[in-house]
Amino acid sequence: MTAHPCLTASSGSGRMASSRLPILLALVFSSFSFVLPHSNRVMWFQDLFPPNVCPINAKANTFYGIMFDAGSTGTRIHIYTFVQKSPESLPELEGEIFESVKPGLSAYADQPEKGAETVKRLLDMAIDAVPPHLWKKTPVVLKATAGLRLLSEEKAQALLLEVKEVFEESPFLVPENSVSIMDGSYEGILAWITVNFLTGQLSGQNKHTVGTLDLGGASTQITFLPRFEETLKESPGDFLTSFEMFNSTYKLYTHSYLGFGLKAARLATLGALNMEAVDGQMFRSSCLPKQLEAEWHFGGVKYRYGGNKEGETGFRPCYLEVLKVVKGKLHQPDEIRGSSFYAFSYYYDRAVDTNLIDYEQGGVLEVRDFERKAKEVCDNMERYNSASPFLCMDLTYITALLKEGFGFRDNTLLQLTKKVNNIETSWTLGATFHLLQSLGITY
Ligand SMILES: O=c1[nH]cnc2c1ncn2[C@@H]1O[C@H](COP(=O)(O)OP(=O)(O)O)[C@@H](O)[C@H]1O
Ligand SMILES: [Ca+2]
Repeated sequence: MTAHPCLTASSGSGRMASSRLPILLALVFSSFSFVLPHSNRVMWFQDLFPPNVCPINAKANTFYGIMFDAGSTGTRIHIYTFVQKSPESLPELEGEIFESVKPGLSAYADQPEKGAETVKRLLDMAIDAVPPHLWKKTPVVLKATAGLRLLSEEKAQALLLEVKEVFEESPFLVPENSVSIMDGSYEGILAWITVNFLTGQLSGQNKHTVGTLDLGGASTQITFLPRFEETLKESPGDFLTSFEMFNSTYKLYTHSYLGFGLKAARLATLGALNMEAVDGQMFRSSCLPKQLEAEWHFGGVKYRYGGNKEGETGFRPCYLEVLKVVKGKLHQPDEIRGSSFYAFSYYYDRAVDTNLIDYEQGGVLEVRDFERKAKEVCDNMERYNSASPFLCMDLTYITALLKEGFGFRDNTLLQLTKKVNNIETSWTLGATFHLLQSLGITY
């Protein structure tokens, strides 16, 4: 009996998603989020797919790219599969395997080897996912974001060095500068490339690109393609960047605000951000349940926090507290007031947590929906006490960031998305295109 071609490819770990295969296949694959025992690993799919649709079987024209996102709250691996149908055509994105671990690298600031081990465990998935004969041709890159930007240079470099060693011991292609802290403006641009690529706005004639909002743990990004001359004139010079991708040049408005991610904003609201000695000190806020007293670890530091035992709690006092964190701190481009934006990361997560949107489907919200929900949660904290104690603060911060920070209108539309065509909306896809382009592998 001839072996099923799928048997020549190893598989089974991670979440495989495909942007082009029928939805049914994508659903089957995206539901596989655990590593199967070796003996079972090749068995589960062979009866499901005829040989010609084996989705993870590497054909001669298949190639891969491995991109790590070392975020402030977690480390994630994205293994992308591309197919080049003919030498003349551009390669197409076939699918993605995604997996993540928590906490992020910055939590290992004093144990860099342990931090690198978390990367190694994720990289082992790539060894299973990429066929051995393509290992040497498959680039692996890690880009760290705000978590590492906030560490001391020495601690961040120690972590990056350990990760580099893990890469060099792997069978993959390790390009120069494969492990680095990414510049914040690239984070925004690359996420914008991802979303606009996945929504089909970077190909064809009618390019109606969409702006993107990313709310991470430690930093937040806003990116869009300005349509009005005034935006170009009125924006600070370092908010405008020209970027070349897919044979086009885009002049984008983008900025990454360090310290304005959701978790950093919690610390700022509590008055604990950038504090030298926080050991033992109690930080209180009207955005937290009155009787609460607890501890929280972020970026390798332990914080004690609690509610206003005697004083006020609820939306109004909370909004005033949070306002101090954002008011007058961000540039407000006029042009965005009336536009709609794609929003992901913690915008998405908090909207899911409060049933504003469905986890799988995402959805469209107005800015005022976040405000309505913030009021509901903050003014009824006892009803929400099984959820995170920070839910009121987080929703209030998101409201203040959108309205008072960026200057969006109450009725500005936000398209909340986690995946487009089953591919994660993350800067990592844009970064992989950029990587493959710079290595001369594609585009
Ligand atoms: O691949 C992804 N797809 C969708 N959301 C992601 C992905 N990677 C990270 N996130 C989201 O990013 C947020 C965490 O931000 P992160 O840890 O990247 O902080 P940072 O960007 O400030 O370093 C969470 O809301 C998490 O769900
Ligand atoms: Ca991020």
